[in-house]
This record gives sequence, C-alpha cells and structure tokens, in this order.
Amino acid sequence: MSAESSNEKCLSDYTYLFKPDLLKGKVAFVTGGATGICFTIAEILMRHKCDTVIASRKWDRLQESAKELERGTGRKCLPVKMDVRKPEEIQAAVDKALETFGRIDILINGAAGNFLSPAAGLSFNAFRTVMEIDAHGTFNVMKVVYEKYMKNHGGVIVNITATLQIRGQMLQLHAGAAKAAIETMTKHLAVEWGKDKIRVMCVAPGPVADTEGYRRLGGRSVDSEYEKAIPIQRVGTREDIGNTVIYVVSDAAQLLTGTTIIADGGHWLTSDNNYHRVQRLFQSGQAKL
Ligand SMILES: CC/C=C\C/C=C\C/C=C\C/C=C\C/C=C\C/C=C\C=C\C(=O)SCCNC(=O)CCNC(=O)[C@H](O)C(C)(C)COP(=O)(O)OP(=O)(O)OC[C@H]1O[C@@H](n2cnc3c(N)ncnc32)[C@H](O)[C@@H]1OP(=O)(O)O
Ligand SMILES: NC(=O)C1=CN([C@@H]2O[C@H](COP(=O)(O)OP(=O)(O)OC[C@H]3O[C@@H](n4cnc5c(N)ncnc54)[C@H](OP(=O)(O)O)[C@@H]3O)[C@@H](O)[C@H]2O)C=CC1
Repeated sequence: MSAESSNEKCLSDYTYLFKPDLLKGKVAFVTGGATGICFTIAEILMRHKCDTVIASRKWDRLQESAKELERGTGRKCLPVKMDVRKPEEIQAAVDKALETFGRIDILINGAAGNFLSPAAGLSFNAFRTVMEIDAHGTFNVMKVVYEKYMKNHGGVIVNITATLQIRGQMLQLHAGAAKAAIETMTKHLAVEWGKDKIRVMCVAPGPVADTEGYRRLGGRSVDSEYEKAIPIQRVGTREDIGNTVIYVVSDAAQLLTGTTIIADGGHWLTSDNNYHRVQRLFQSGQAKL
C-alpha cells in the first residue's frame, strides 16, 4: 500500500512478518476500525486469524469496511455502531461482541477526533469535544471491556496515541492534551490490571499520510523536503503501524506494559516541531479548520 493511497478501505499488500496463525482463536475489538490506520490494524490482526469487531459512529461505512475485511482475510468481522462518548452504547456494543464471539482478547483504542486550531481560538466546547472523544472515550471503552470480560480472562489493550504529547506543537494543544491523558491512564492501568493478566500499551504513530484523518488536517501532500527531514526519509504507512501493533499484542511482547512504542521513523526527533510547516499550511488556508 503506498503512502499516497487514497482509499480508506483499501486492503494492503501484506507481507507476513509473523506466523500466519499467530492469533488463531482470538478476538479483537477495534474502535475506529472502519477507516484509516485502525482499518489496517484490523486487517493485519485478521490476516493472523483473529476475528474482529470494528466500532464507530457511521453505520454505512462500518458495514462496507466489515465486508471488505472479511472478503480480504477470510475471517469474521462484526461491525458495531457506537459513540465512544456514550457508555450505554459501548455497553451494548461490547455485549453484542461477546454474544457473537464469546471473548475479547485484544482491545485497540483508535477512535479519535482532531483538527488544527490555535489554542486561544478553541471554544470551550471544542477543547471538551476532543478530550471527550480521545481521553474519556478511551477510558470508557477500557472500563467496559475490563468489567465485562478482561477482568476475569486477561488480555492486551493497545491505545493509539501520537507524538503530539511528547513536546509542544503548533495548533494541537487539544489533541496533545488528550493523548497525554491516554498515556498516563495506560501507565496507571498497567499497574492496577497487571495482576489480572492484562497488558496495557500505547503505540504512537508519527505522520501517516494515507488516511483521511491526516488529509483533513491539511497534510494532503507529502513532499521530499518534508520526508528528508525524517531520519528514515519517509512518512509512515498504515501497514507500518499495523505491524507494530501485531508485535505488541503477540506473546513475543510479554514484558511490554505501561509504556509507549513510538512508531514514527524518528520524525519527532528531527522535524523542527513542525512549526514552520504547520504555520505555513494554516496561514495559506491549506490546513482546513
Ligand atoms: C495529522 C497531520 C497534522 C498536520 C498536517 C500538517 C502538516 C503535517 C505536518 C506535521 C504532522 C506532524 C505530526 C502529525 C502527527 C500526528 C497528528 C496527530 C494526530 C492525528 C490525529 C488524527 O488524525 S485523529 C483522527 C482525525 N479524524 C477525525 O477527526 C474524524 C472525527 N472527527 C469529528 O468527528 C469532528 O471533526 C470533531 C472532532 C469536531 C467531532 O465532531 P462532533 O462531535 O460532531 O463535534 P462538533 O459539534 O462538530 O464540534 C464540537 C466543537 O468543536 C468545534 N470545532 C469543530 N471543528 C473545529 C475546527 N476545525 N476548528 C476549531 N473548532 C472546531 C465546534 O465549533 C464545536 O464547538 P462550538 O463551541 O462551536 O460548539
Ligand atoms: N494519521 C496520522 O498521521 C496520525 C494518526 N494518529 C492516531 O491514529 C488513530 C487513527 O487515525 P486516522 O486513521 O488518521 O484517522 P481516521 O479519521 O481515519 O480515524 C478516526 C476514526 O475514529 C472514529 N471516531 C471518531 N470519533 C468517534 C466517536 N466519538 N466514537 C466512535 N468512533 C469515533 C471515526 O469513525 P466515525 O466518524 O464513523 O465515528 C474514524 O473511524 C487516531 O487515534 C489518531 O489520533 C496518530 C498520529 C498520526
């Protein structure tokens, strides 16, 4: 799959790095799994024989994505409609998942909302909305899956963060604050839930250009100047993130809990805080508000 691929529901040309039956008999619940990075995470889990639930708000898109994932991988994919801000919808969705598959071994929290905005330009409701989707939403789903299944059976939780919480960035206070909250919850839950045989991790992508989430923030084109500033000389792909996640959920990663794997090719170390680039995009109107 190329970094410029525009189809959110495009299956990847997957190359197996792990044994194909790595996750046989397991079930994953993936929020945000109908699109972008989390669609490909679901795909890669399914290629390793995991059945999957994908959860988000837009029902038509969920159904189409579930069909595409089943067609491409030969595994079962259950679409469930829910808003991560609404505990009663999450409870119904998790009940449906458990009725259908009887278990949830892996939880991927990828649902998120974001846009570019100067901090002072955020309305109170805009800040609250992003905190509610990303931080509260991640807590809500973890709590329900823990209570209804993982507390008694163990499992692995992977929260998708970003590199925004590592340092200051332009126009991203709201998303950075929310991702920081997720990383902190991850540490606390790794400590509290370790005794229940639950590992809790974060995977933090840098820029992944082949997603609607990236394009809608203004990152429509990836030019060579931008990529040359990244140590590995390219932005990430959805498959790069899926490959990181499958390692984290596998038994090869049994010692990993309460920490973050930054999957960004070294972007945050060298990218001058994106200060000039984001400022330029924002001022030119290319970065949509
Ligand atoms: C990602 C690339 C970044 C920049 C690209 C540029 C250059 C590249 C350079 C550098 C890249 C460097 C690093 C990048 C690395 C990572 C980026 C990190 C994270 C990326 C995260 C994502 O991609 S998250 C996924 C994005 N996808 C989505 O957001 C889809 C879901 N989105 C939504 O549902 C909505 O957009 C929503 C989040 C607003 C929520 O919708 P809803 O609940 O319906 O809320 P509303 O009622 O619409 O709005 C609530 C309040 O928020 C205000 N609002 C809404 N939009 C904006 C906006 N654009 N600006 C300011 N305020 C906004 C709205 O007005 C409401 O407030 P009121 O006071 O008016 O009520
Ligand atoms: N693309 C990038 O460069 C980077 C992305 N990330 C992170 O990766 C993850 C995936 O991002 P990406 O693939 O780019 O973005 P997408 O916009 O494709 O994915 C966001 C998903 O979240 C779902 N979602 C949003 N709000 C809610 C809600 N309230 N309840 C349930 N589901 C919701 C959306 O579905 P629906 O609207 O139907 O509900 C959508 O499927 C996010 O956590 C993002 O922050 C991190 C760093 C960089």
